[in-house]
Amino acid sequence: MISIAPSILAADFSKLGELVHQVDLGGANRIHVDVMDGHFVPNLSMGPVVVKGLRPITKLPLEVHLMVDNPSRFVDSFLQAGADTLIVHFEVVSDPLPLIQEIRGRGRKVGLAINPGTSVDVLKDYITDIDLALCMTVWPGFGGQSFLPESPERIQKLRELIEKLNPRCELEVDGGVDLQTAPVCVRHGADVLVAGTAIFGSPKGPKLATEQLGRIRAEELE
Ligand SMILES: O=C(CO)[C@H](O)[C@H](O)COP(=O)(O)O
Ligand SMILES: [Fe+2]
Repeated sequence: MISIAPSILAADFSKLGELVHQVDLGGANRIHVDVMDGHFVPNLSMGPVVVKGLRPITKLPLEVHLMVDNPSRFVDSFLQAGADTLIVHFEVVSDPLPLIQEIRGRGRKVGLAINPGTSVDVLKDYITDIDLALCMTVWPGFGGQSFLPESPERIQKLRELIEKLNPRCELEVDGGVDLQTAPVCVRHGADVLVAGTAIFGSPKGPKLATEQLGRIRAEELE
């Protein structure tokens, strides 16, 4: 089963509630919230107040992609705000296990993300302890970038690792996912597709754009 995770980074924030409602109507499975600190990535985005604001207006799970240098500082505030999943970058944690245990101990899901320059193999020791592995398909920091050509091979390698060690772990892809690249991701083993620009920047509107990504996933599974 493939999941669609619209990234609100590309949304018009003056209409955020209505746009989240639209993607829900279009069949979105979760909402992806990109958190950037201006250190780990050269951009600033949103914090726990956005999660807190969204929590009462949607039943969709809220997953927080933490692109920050020191994720442990923010675990409590995002969980209190109502996040269902926290995704932490492997590059910033010397030992991910305490953080994984803390998040899981509080009844939420945890993901580990890797940048395009990080070997997929680094996740080997942690796959059994996480709910989600996020393969970045662009360099993190900005929406609207092009899908990196080395991504399919990396996705496939990660899928092999997951099948071997923990088939219940989800394989998410993030960055440059659209109607052209989504089928490639699914064919190589992705089961969660994050899409920002392709959904919120679509001239067809976010509901139809989400539906279209959903149809692609169905075709890929036939
Ligand atoms: O983590 C991210 C950027 O660092 C975003 O989730 C990602 O870029 C989604 O945006 P788009 O679909 O526009 O590429
Ligand atoms: Fe993201």
